[in-house]
Order: sequence, then C-alpha cells, then structure tokens
Amino acid sequence: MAADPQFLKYVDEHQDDYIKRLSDAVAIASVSGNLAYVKDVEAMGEYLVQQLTALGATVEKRPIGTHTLEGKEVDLPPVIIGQVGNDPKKKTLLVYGHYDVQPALKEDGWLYPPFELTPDPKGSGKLYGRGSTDDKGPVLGWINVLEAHKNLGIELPVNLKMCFEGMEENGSVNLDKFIESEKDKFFSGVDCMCISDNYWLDTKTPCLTYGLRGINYYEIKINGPDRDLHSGVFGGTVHEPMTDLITLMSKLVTGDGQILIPGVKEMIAPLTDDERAKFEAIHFAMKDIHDAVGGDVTIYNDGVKTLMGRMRNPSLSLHGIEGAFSAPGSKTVIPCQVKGKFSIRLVPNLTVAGVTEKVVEYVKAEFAKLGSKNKLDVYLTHGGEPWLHYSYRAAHKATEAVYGQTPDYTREGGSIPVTLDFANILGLNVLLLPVGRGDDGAHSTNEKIDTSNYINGTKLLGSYMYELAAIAKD
Ligand SMILES: C[C@H](N)C(=O)N[C@@H](Cc1c[nH]cn1)C(=O)O
Ligand SMILES: [Zn+2]
Ligand SMILES: [Zn+2]
Repeated sequence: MAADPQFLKYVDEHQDDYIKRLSDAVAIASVSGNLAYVKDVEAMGEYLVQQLTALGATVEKRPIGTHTLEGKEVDLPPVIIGQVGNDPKKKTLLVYGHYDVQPALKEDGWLYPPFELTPDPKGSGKLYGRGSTDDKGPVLGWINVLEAHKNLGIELPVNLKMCFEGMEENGSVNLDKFIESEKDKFFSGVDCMCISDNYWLDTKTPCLTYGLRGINYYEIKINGPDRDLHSGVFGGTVHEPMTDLITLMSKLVTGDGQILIPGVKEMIAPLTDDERAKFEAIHFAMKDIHDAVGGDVTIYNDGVKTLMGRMRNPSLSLHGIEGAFSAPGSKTVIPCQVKGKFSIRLVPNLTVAGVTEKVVEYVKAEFAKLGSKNKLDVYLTHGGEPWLHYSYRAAHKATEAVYGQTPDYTREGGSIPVTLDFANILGLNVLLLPVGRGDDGAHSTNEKIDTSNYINGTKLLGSYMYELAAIAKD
C-alpha cells in the first residue's frame, strides 16, 4: 500500500518547519558520557517528551538507574517511550533511536559551531551540525511523520511505539534491563521494529542494512608514580607509564589493519559464496570512500575487499590516551597515570566474551615482557555482539516508492548493540533503515545531513509504515 499522497505532499510543503525542528534539536548539546553535558542530555530527552506530547502521543520518561561519570554517580539519561494508536486490527511497529550525540568542539576542525545547525552557504542543501545524521535527524523524521498525520487528520496505518535512549554513544547502559523488564508491558504486542541509526554506503543509493558489527571497547590503564613528574628531574630514573602504554598499544594492530592479538582472526566465520555475491552486488566505487574520508588513504584499492574490511572483518582502532599531555605547547611532564582506549569491531563468530579473554591474556603477557614496575589493568568498558538478519519486504517497497531505486543490501561497519537486545529479548524482526548518506561524517567533524535525505527520509519512514500495514504477517 503506497503512502497517503496527502502525507507526501505535506512533507514537501513543510520542509522549513522540519529543518527548524532539527535546528532546535541540534542546539541541545546532548553529549552523553560527559559530566559537563548531563543537563543537556536531560534537556534533549525533555524536548522529545514535549514534541511527542504535543502530537498526541502517550509519552513517559523512564528512569533506568545511575552510572559513574568522572567519579560521580549520576542518573542515566531516561528512556523516552511513546505510543500512538492501540488498534488490535493494526500491526504494531516499534521504532528506536537515540537522542545523545558524540562530543564536538569547534576547534576540532568544524567549519561552523557544531551545535548550531548551519545550512551550507553554497546552497548544496547540506545541513551541518552534531547529531544531524546520528541520530537526531532520523528520530525527528518520525516526529515529522506524526505531525503530518495529526495535522492532516489521517490515522496512522499502524500502531506506533517509540523508544528513544540517551546513552547509545556510551554503551546503552541498562537499556537491555529496561527491555527485559518491559517485555510484557510496553513492548508487548510489537510485530516488528525499525531502527534508523546508520547510513547509506554512498551518496546516491538508498540501502537496507542487514548486518551490524559489534563492538568491544577497552581501556589499558598504567599506574606509575603517585604524581606527575618533571621529566628533567626524573626522566631516566623511573618506568614511565606512557612509554609502557605506547609499547602495548603498538602491539595491537599493524598499520594495514591486521589485528595482532592471537586467536582473534581465527574466530571469523568462513566466507560463503552467497555472502561474497552479496558484497559484489553492492553499488560501490572506491571514489565513494575516498570522498567520504577526504582522500585516498584506503588500505585496499579493491571495492569488495574494502567493503569486507568495513562490514565482515573485525577491525581494531586506537582512539586516544586519557591523562597524556595533549594541549599546545611543550610541557615536560611524565604523566603518572594514563589510560589507552581502543575498540575492536566484532563480526560473526567473534563474541564479546571470547575476544575479551584473548585481549586481556595478550595485553598482560606483553606487559610482563616489559619488565616494568608500573601497574597494569586492562578491561572491557562496554561490549555488543555482531548481528545479521535478512528480511525486508516492506522497506524494500517503500524505498522504491520514495527514491525510484532498488535499495542496496549492506552491512554496517558501525555498531548498534541494542539491536540484538531488541531482537533477542523481544523476538523481533528488526529492520535497519538508514536515512543519511555515506559521506555524512557521523562522529566526525562537520557532521551533516542533506536536506533531501532528511525530507525524503521522513517520507521513507512514513511510506514504510504504509507498506508494513499492507503486507501479511510473517
Ligand atoms: C552506527 C551508530 N550510529 C553508531 O554510531 N554507533 C556507535 C555505538 C558506540 C559504541 N560505543 C560507542 N559508540 C558506534 O558504532 O561507534
Ligand atoms: Zn547513532
Ligand atoms: Zn553514533
């Protein structure tokens, strides 16, 4: 069933209102996992409550416990749940999104202030701002859909349940417990689920995503002297935590991306012919990735190898060092405690526990070889398993209707670990329906969403509801 034409027309006619809504949301700096932004994350949750309430949804803000941030116990951002419609004759669709964002500072290299949605002055339609594509634009896409239906006086073709969290960028702490506890309450009666929290592969081909890599995030902590030291006075006399840490971090991965932790590569599920064929069918040119990263810095020159590097192989990235001197200038200090941060993207059959066992064993063994008198701790901060699924009739039709194109079927290199919690705990068929493009720069400087993706994305989400309502239940 095609979407109601009035709905599609309404979306076209209200683009400016929708952009204003995105601008208001981007202005709330809802950076999770950082004490300085706790209030902003809370404000963003409240913004969603107000928007949904005004549109007639039944909304609740649910507390999900506390966590420790920079040594202080604070409330976790609440989960916002909402519902529109409760007609037993209709299917019930659950949508999930997150209202927190990654950190962003103008001085990181942003062209414009990251928390002010800024249209490209050259008129390309790009809307720059942190969270524009990850994940405020897609979340607001659903609110736009609701607003259009309410103002047109059209009933939704499905019952809609919504679940928005504020901790996705920091491990979705306690969301699994919340899903479990609400399994037979808020989440009961859900037929299927849609998550729009990833991206097309290129800039022109819509896609449906049938797989996600998981993620294990680790810290290596080295404790040495009990205070920072003058490197002139103490250099050459003590085991330096940074030296130990850099040595250990250099032993995790090679420059061409080979993971050096024994036993990890061996866990990868063997590649089948069918799987290879799916990668070969994807519309992808090396130029797409060169444009998305801003240069030819790819490990492979081959498209299929590059796709597999992103989607079906594990990768290990070094993210940063806490406690190390990183400001401009030439401070001559020996930091007393440093924490190295890295993550491993997981693919079938790498598990959170299996990989962690190998990582911890290896890092401890390498540290022992250093003969250092410093103290080592290596631990997982959060983990999420990989996921694969393939059954998307309604979204396929909706994509063809909105974009006039057959979607690619992709796997996402990024991770949305709660996908598995929803799929496993609730036994749901989960669809990943990206809204933004491959060059949106999520997590990066100058994150953006194209106006056409935001507006067509709103149409896509709405059209998906109509197609879903029309297909027979599985
Ligand atoms: C794909 C999704 N939009 C996303 O960005 N997920 C994050 C999840 C995460 C896990 N730890 C920190 N963030 C990602 O893939 O990095
Ligand atoms: Zn996201
Ligand atoms: Zn993200």
